[in-house]
Amino acid sequence: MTQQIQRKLSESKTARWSVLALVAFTMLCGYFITDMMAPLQDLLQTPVGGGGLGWSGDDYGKFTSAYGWFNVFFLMLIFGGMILDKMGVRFTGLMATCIMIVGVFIKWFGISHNFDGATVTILGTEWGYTLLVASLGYAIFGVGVEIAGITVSKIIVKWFKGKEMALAMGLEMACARIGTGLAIGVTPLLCKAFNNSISMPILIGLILLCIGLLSFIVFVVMDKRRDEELENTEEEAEEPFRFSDIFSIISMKGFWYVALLCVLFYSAVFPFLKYAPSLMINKFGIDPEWSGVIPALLPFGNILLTPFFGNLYDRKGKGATIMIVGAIMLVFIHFMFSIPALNNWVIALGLILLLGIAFSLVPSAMWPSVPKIIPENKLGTAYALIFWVQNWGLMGVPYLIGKVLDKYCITGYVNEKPTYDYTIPMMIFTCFGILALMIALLLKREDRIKGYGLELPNIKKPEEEAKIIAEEMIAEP
Ligand SMILES: NCCCC[C@H](N)C(=O)NCC(=O)O
Repeated sequence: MTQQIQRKLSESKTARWSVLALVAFTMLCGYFITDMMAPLQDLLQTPVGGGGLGWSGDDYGKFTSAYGWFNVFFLMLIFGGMILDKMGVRFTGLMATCIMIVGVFIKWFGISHNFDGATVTILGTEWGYTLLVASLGYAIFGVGVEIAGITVSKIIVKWFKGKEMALAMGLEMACARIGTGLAIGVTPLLCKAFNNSISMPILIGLILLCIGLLSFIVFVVMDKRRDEELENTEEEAEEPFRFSDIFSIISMKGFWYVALLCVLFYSAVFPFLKYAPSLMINKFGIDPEWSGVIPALLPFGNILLTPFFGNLYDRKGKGATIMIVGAIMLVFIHFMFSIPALNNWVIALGLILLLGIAFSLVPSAMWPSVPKIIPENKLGTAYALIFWVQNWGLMGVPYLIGKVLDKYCITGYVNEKPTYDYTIPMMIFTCFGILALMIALLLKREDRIKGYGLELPNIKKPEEEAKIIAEEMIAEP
């Protein structure tokens, strides 16, 4: 049996790290497109005559919240998780990447046409066709990128379980953050290079995503080979997914603590990033063209730190404590951002760097903790349910901030564009941080009660591994 295990492709270091690089690149492309409109908020709000689209803050909020529409209301993420557990990572990953491509194409089509300024009223709200079509495209894309996210988490568990799992998840997130960093930092420059075109960067994103699809196809070939090798070994045999699994997952307190921590923590980071360039312009007086540079340092900081903390968790444990420290930092950072007198760009720089640390701590410990709470055959569904809860925040919070900005925060107009005071939005983000901290403390308590092992290292010592193999051999006649 030991010989059989050694022959497995998953035992080859080169193979598993190559797999990680392939799927992480696909996610990089996805994250690039997810966040690329953030630094263009100012241009999107510029009147049509001035080269923009004439959107309001509310319009920008609506567009940004479209990301979660189908995931939340049509339960697409939950179906995605079920498809993942039934059909496997290869089919689901390919499906998700194709959905992303279709979504970006529709978004590009919407942004690059003005539909003669026509509008339509939906549920009492007026939508310009450009806004509506672009938002629909973004909503479809949101389904694809979220399903791709849970698929990649399951791929990492499949290839790295009992090995460098948290490090691998950290590295995958680091690649995703490169996508976010490029989106925030480079998109305004691309836009400028193409004569202030908003649609050109989207088209470039679309081409990048097609390369991401090719990368995923190479993974599919490797994964198929690995499964063929394993065909006659009993090691991977697992119970199939059953519909009742959903109920067993949602009846676990530990699951809810992770899901709530996820929605609260991420609601204070990703939606914040969508408004961060505008915060830099309005509070710290930074030139719009460079408004993405300081926020872009956040994801770039994550690139080194997320794998670092992931590796720490793998070797030393302390997962629940790491999440608590990250949540405390988040509260401090957003509270400092909300103080009007602190408006020097150096403070913005320092706080964003600190946020980079907080936003490395929590994800690097939270995602690898899920397999300690949920059995592997239910993991796809569990990640999907967590992402579903999280999507309420990713959808609702940008919408809320857009509304709050237009209703309570306008301080004047420059060139027909509103200027904003960001105190209230930053207080809202601080409240999410406080709630996240409370949930992180409850999760640590639950871990002590249930013994999930969140404070224990992920990497099993060779003696432990040998014990598991010996137990398997005894169990086998
Ligand atoms: N701006 C990208 C949003 C991705 C959300 C996704 N559900 C997620 O949480 N992924 C893990 C991560 O830390 O990026």
